[in-house]
Amino acid sequence: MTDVIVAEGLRKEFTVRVRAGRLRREKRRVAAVDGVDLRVARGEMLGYIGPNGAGKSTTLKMLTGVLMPSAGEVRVCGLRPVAERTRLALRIGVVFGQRSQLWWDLPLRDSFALLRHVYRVPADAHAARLRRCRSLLDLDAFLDVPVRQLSLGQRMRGELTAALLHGPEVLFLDEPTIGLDVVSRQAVRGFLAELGRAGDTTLVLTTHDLADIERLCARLVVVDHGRVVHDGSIAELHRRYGSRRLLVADLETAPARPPALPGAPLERVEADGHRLVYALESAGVADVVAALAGLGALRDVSIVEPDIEDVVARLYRREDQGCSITSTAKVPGASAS
Ligand SMILES: Nc1ncnc2c1ncn2[C@@H]1O[C@H](COP(=O)(O)OP(=O)(O)OP(=O)(O)O)[C@@H](O)[C@H]1O
Repeated sequence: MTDVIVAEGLRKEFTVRVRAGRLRREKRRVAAVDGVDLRVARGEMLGYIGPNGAGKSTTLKMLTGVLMPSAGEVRVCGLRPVAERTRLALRIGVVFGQRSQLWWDLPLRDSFALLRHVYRVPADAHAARLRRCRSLLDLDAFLDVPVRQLSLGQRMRGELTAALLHGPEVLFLDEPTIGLDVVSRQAVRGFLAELGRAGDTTLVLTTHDLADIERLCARLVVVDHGRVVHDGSIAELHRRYGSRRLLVADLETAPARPPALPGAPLERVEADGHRLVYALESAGVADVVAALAGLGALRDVSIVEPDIEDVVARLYRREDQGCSITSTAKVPGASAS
């Protein structure tokens, strides 16, 4: 498979003013992105996550040619994003929540027609893509409404359509579901999942909503302080950070003392001792259930899969506490200039 995105040692520094004494402020260079290596294969769906200020948007801006890297190499579709920005624009689609590519005073339908001319898309290809978006994103009810009158969810569905009408190879999405109501969020997620299944569009998505990632992305890159701290599947993330499945057993009679089970440490006891929660480390479900059945009647047994929110929160905390070999020092009192 060819890589449509290749970044090596990607770095972006900004000048910020930091307090140096009671009244004095001095300029200092800080790295918002600090040596990111990234390869994304054609058709991949990549989730790019990290805490606030981790460098996600800055990275996306360098990949899309909005910002010039301070150092490192980057190619998207084989092109240098800043130097070949116009050519790149024909091959990528970009949805940045805070910026719009729609004409504010025009109905959505007219923006789509204008974009066909901007990108010089053949009429039949444009019509086919628009038809697909209209049906998958349920656009028809508001196609004739001026963009400024659309709700956030409606506008986001319009933005997605606008980003796809020229048939981009790579779609960059910065927080595509932020602030959307349940219906719009589902429409956007369903649409992106469909796009992923079709397999011809590479998708890079930043989000704080981990349900987006679970639903859409086979691969997850976690960044913090401008560096990649995890690159792999969600299952690998759980393995690496010690997430455990839990076995929850409800018993007719509370045992005097919950049994210690090899390979399944007791996590907690609930419901006045009637509910025992064990972490499944090396023990199998059958062994634990067999051991608990020996205690008396088992009313119910359930398995709780590890929660990605928990593991990511733990990962961010570790980075904050400087546990990771990759975390960098923050500049105290820094403010952007
Ligand atoms: N133009 C700028 N000038 C100075 N500093 C900047 C500039 N743009 C971003 N930064 C800083 O770079 C760091 C990374 O910012 P970035 O917006 O990439 O983070 P992010 O991961 O997208 O955060 P969020 O999740 O809050 O959107 C932050 O500390 C931010 O303050």
